[in-house]
Amino acid sequence: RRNSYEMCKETADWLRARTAQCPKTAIICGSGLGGLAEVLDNKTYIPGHQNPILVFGELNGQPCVCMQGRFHYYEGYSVGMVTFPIRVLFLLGVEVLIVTNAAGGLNPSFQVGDIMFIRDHISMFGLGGQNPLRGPNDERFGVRFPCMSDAYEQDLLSLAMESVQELGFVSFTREGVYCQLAGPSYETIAECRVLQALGADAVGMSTIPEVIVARHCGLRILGISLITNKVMMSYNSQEKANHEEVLRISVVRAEALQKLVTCLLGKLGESTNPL
Ligand SMILES: O=P(O)(O)O[C@H]1O[C@H](CO)[C@@H](O)[C@H]1O
Ligand code: HPA
Repeated sequence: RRNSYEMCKETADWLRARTAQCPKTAIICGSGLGGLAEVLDNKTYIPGHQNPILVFGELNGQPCVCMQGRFHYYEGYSVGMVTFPIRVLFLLGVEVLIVTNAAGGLNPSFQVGDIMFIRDHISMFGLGGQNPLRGPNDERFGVRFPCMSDAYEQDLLSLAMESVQELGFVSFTREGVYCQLAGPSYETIAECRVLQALGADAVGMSTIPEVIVARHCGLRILGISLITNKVMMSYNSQEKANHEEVLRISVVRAEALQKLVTCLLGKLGESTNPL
């Protein structure tokens, strides 16, 4: 199994031999958000033999590691491979995971360019029986039946909201429920209507398997979706979902997101360092 303890440990040891940095925070950069890694100080780039690239460094004085890109299920990777980096990060000593993505807005009050903190998720995979923790449980990672109702940590969300206020980002910040479909095709209009009726505020093609595996091994999680488009809800709409537009909007908001994460890391440092 790709995300077995032995394979994850081997990769974590391999990484330890290449950097002396010991990050406590990891950031997964969603589509168009890889630039987040560029603002780190004292960077060490570690290209994988496949995508993604790991960038170790410091942000606001705090050691952290950014994953530029991620493995997607729609690319043909197994859920084991999609979640393998999370377990490696855990074995490296990471405690906080900031997971970002580009997502389509289902909530009619959302605007393109909004930042949505993920309050909860709906896993269409999970509901359909495809959970990344399926199979033998390895207690060295976590318990057989992990709780998910508290997957997105309230304390982290509060620190993030403080940062939003200080930065003056309130007008384009939201909270909501993220829903993941397999992709790579975007949703039909009827599918979007179903997802909205189910209580989802945003839809994408990533993140949830990573969050489940991260929660299983006890990481503290903050989820951030960037609303890059509004999904189609009407047959009269002329708009069409396209990835170029998703990337364009991500890049427009990348700087705000960098500032947000930088501010948050400072606060995390203050909250965990003894005075
Ligand atoms: O979730 P991330 O990887 O940020 O990207 C989102 O944007 C892509 C589709 O435009 C898909 O990969 C979807 O999941
Ligand atoms: N649907 C699914 N994934 C996405 C979207 C969307 O509208 N936008 C960005 N990622």
